[in-house]
Amino acid sequence: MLPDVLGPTRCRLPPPCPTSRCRFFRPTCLSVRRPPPLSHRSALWSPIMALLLRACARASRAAASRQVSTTAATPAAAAAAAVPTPLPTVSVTPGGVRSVPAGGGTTTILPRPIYLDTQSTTPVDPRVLDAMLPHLTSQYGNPHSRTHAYGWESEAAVETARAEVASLIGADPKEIVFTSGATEANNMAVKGVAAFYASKKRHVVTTQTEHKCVLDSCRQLEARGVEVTYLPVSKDGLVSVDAVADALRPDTALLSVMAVNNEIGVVQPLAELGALCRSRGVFFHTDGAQALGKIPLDVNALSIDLMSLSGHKIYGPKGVGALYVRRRPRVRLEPLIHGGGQERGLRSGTLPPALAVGFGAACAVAARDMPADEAWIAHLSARLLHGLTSQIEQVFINGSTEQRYAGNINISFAGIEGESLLMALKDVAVSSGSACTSASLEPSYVLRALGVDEELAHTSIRFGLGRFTTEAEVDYAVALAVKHVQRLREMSPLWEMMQEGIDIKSIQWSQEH
Ligand SMILES: Cc1ncc(COP(=O)(O)O)c(C=O)c1O
Ligand code: FES
Repeated sequence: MLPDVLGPTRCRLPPPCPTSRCRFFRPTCLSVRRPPPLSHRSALWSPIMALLLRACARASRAAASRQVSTTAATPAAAAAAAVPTPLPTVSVTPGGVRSVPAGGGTTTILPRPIYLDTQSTTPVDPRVLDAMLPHLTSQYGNPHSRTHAYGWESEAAVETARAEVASLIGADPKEIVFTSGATEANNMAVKGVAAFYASKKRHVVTTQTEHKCVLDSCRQLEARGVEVTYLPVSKDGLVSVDAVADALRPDTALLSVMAVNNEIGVVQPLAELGALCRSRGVFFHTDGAQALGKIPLDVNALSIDLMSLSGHKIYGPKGVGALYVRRRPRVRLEPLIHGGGQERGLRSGTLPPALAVGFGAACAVAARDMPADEAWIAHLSARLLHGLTSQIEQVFINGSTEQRYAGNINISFAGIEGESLLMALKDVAVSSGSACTSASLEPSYVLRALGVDEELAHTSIRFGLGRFTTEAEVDYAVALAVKHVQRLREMSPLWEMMQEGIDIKSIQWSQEH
């Protein structure tokens, strides 16, 4: 049984309460005395939205039928029929989505594990949702319509959002191209730059631990005759600046190195790489999806020429992102999508104002909250690490312990079986170091590039902490991991052999036929 760890959670938003849609009831917040209405409290959670919408539809059908019957009934019957049917109270806890019937009692409808997977995506911040709502309701103009006020107001909102995104990375708003996310931005940067400069430069450098969308874009370039160097990383997951310097050639068009790694959280030496590229006349692209709003980023201080960004990794909506493209010295690229010539011809298609506004608001919130977020996440990260390492022996942190973002903790547990561990931790939503391909669990290519043992890669778990993660959630995850790692080790012959000092790698396993 999962505890109701949300409980009297400390609110993580700065005073005064900026929204009526917050589920984090804090003592100082007006929402405590005036709990937000049902629909508001649930607005962030799509499964509950579905439940609510169904409940609303039922309620309005019932109301409609009551209205019909009141016209034909006696005044007393009409008065009785006018009493609204009490709705259940729906609330979200990390333990599950609960519906409390109006008559009392508690029913868990959908069990939901505790969410510690913030690298995969983040919940939309209530302040972001507030900013988006008008653009999903009354302000529905096409931002590219030049002939009426509906278009102008949408365009103004999109331009404000563009400025908010630009401001978070020290860029000019004209250097921001909205995309559908970081995948599109990465494709656009890698393929677009290589295509534009193809007549003079036919070489690209990247690392083996990039996101799949960069690696697959590079594979596409190879199919078109561009040469790509995939640099290895060291045991701590960092690329060597000297190795990059050796790999750059006079015909290198682009270096693409991720800012914060999505699997292990290591931060690459961006300033050194940027300075190196600038001195060698090579464009420097970084995938900043996991870095934006988490670590300070200034495109000028870091000499970044192109940077991919994503909305849903920073408490904004899914389906929106951006590519930063430097104007001075100018970076040219071939567009991926052709059409109406929006986004200065680099990305045709009608912009989604609600998504762009949400992304902009998420950047504005991040700019204000970054110091508070950083302190909170560092505190949770230390609590999680201490909880695990003080109670379980033989746990290994994957990636550099110094050059890292604290909210991404990738840990391997020795002497147990990866699949059993994942099954045991099913009450906590985490990501594992194994990707499910076909019937077998393949260890992650990122951990393999670090030289992590196959067994350890299989038992690696990524704990993702964020703005809304609570201490109680961390404590619950630690307690669960401690309990199950100990239980699995007690049953593991591998662990027994390790305790006896046998080198597991030296064993010749025989196969029965
Ligand atoms: C480092 C990195 N790059 C790119 C992406 C893709 O981002 P999006 O979902 O916005 O396309 C992700 C998300 O998983 C990521 O972590
Ligand atoms: S409780 Fe109101 S903003 Fe968090």
